[in-house]
Amino acid sequence: MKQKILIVEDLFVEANHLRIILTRAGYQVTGIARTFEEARELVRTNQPDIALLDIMLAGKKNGIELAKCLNQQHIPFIFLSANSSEDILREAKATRPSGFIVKPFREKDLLISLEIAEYLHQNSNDAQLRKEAVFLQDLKTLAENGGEWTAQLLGIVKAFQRLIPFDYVSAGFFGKNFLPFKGMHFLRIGFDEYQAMDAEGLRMVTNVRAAELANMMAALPPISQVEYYNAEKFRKMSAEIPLKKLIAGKFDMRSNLVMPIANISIDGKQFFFCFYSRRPDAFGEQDLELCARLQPAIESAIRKMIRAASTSGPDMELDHAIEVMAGSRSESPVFDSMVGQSHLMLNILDLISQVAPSDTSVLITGESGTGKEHVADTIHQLSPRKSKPFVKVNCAALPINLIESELFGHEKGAFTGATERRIGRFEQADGGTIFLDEIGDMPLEVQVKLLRVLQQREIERVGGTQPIKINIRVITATNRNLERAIAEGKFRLDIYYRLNVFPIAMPALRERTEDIAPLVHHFIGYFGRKTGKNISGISDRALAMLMDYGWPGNIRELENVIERSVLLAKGNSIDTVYLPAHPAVEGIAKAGPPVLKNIFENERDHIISVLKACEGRISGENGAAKILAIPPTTLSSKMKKLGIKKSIGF
Ligand SMILES: Nc1ncnc2c1ncn2[C@@H]1O[C@H](COP(=O)(O)OP(=O)(O)OP(=O)(O)O)[C@@H](O)[C@H]1O
Repeated sequence: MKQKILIVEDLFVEANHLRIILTRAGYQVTGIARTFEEARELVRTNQPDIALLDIMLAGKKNGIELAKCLNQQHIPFIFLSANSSEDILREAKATRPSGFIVKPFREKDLLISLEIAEYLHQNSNDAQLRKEAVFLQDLKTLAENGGEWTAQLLGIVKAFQRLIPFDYVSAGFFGKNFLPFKGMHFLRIGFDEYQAMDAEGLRMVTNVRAAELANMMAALPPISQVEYYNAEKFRKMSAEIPLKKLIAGKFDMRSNLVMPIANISIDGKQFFFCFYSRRPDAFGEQDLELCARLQPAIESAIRKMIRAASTSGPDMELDHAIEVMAGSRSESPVFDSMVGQSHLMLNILDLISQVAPSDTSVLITGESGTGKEHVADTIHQLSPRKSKPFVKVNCAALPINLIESELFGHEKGAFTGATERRIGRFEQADGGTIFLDEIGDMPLEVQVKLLRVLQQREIERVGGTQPIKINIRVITATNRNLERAIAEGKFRLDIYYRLNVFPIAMPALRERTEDIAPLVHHFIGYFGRKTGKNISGISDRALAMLMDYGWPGNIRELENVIERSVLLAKGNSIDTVYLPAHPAVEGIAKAGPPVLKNIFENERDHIISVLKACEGRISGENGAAKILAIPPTTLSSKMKKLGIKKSIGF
């Protein structure tokens, strides 16, 4: 049965055009609203399944205001918009629409967007319900097990992490005389690791006087309802509340969600959770609803916790004001191979742990070498499919004439040369996960077949006559801008939406420089073991050079640099690092776009840097040819071809 659609559009001609398209496609148009108020009324009376929303409406309130109401009622919506300012678009995006169509649009795109919105809505609802069920179960277990106050608070905080994206949280009663139920602050320092601070700990870390901090605590305004503050709103709010200003400044926080727990207070001070994030737009309307839904369960769990802590003795003080409270990372040993604790990386780990248990398709985007394949592999390892195959296909590397047979297989005699039946990659991945790397390079003809796999989970071998059912999870990756490829007609919008159910955008290494040092140590350990060299560390000077570099090739480039440096290290520490002799050495502007080199420039830079490291020696034990793993004669001819003269002085 086709869905009921509400059109919210103030221009009659456009609204009517939409109505005609939708009715022709078999949808039921339940009404056309020109203003926020009319739309609210039609939502109430007609209960549409989905709404098409123009951002600009007649009257005072716009489509973004309406989107917030629709979110409260779990009605999915698609924005229709002509050119809007960046601020408006950012605001619209924060309401998490199920689609976004820019006017003028093609009829085909509108219909696909509607179909996908329905699919996404169903999928995200299911995923959210699963996460909430896990949270409620965790809460119940915590409350039943009882125990020491700080440990119980940490338990709740950790359970929250799956639902609310935060980097810092204050939890409990704040003010004087709340022992044993004192408020605590938890700074996230690892995937499942928190630095716990009581008031004294926070005072030490922030370096303020005790009296000053006490005044800040006392000046916290009373809070009666759940509220969130993103970006500018957060900046303004925290400028007026000294404690928030202190936390924002010290820990670089940019948004905040405050959740008071109703009916739990001591001396008029309410119990609350105050979540902070380093992302400026981390919180939204959906968090308000989530908090409202969870309130009763949290209230009941905290009552039990208070009761348990009151009977478990007065010794509620932390041994230390600051304590690192590690979670059981063993829950996810697979994450051990994911090095990096920056908030950007922790966010990626959260996304991985959220999506891994389901069969949801994932699209991983990011520059080359940022770890897309590593993430895909980790998702598979953490999924119930982990004992089944993980099949990787690089769509860019497959010859165009073989790609179909490679992916879908072929029957004997399907074409000249097909002497045997061949099982394709999709079938090989049956029961497991297929990882389609460089999906943006998949030819359009093959994309049509992929759509069938995504829609019906079935394939047909080349030359075959019977569809074959397969049970696979699809993870894709690209370092291309797929939106641009769609606009150029090179990538299908319907496939994009199906693959993009759960997007993961990998940050470039230059955006998370705090991860460079841990990665360096990780790779030193790895290559030290591999080469049998006993390298224990890296000099400050060499590390500073690595921190200063722009890393256009991201983690892969760093890995290569460390491999080379380990090989060439003279003692048991790395004192010299061999960075490309390209302008990159002088420093790609850290936040700027990477300098893209062609393959010959890359090869030339690489050879020059190895020659430099070998002080110009080509052959022999310490020569460049040995390190490059090619014969000295090949190296000499490559040098000639690439114009590398020994006279340039190594
Ligand atoms: N978080 C991490 N911790 C440790 N090693 C990592 C991490 N991320 C990536 N790597 C390593 O960096 C290298 C490059 O990663 P990967 O191949 O996953 O990147 P990619 O984005 O898929 O690259 P491309 O776009 O070129 O295919 C790999 O050797 C991988 O093991």
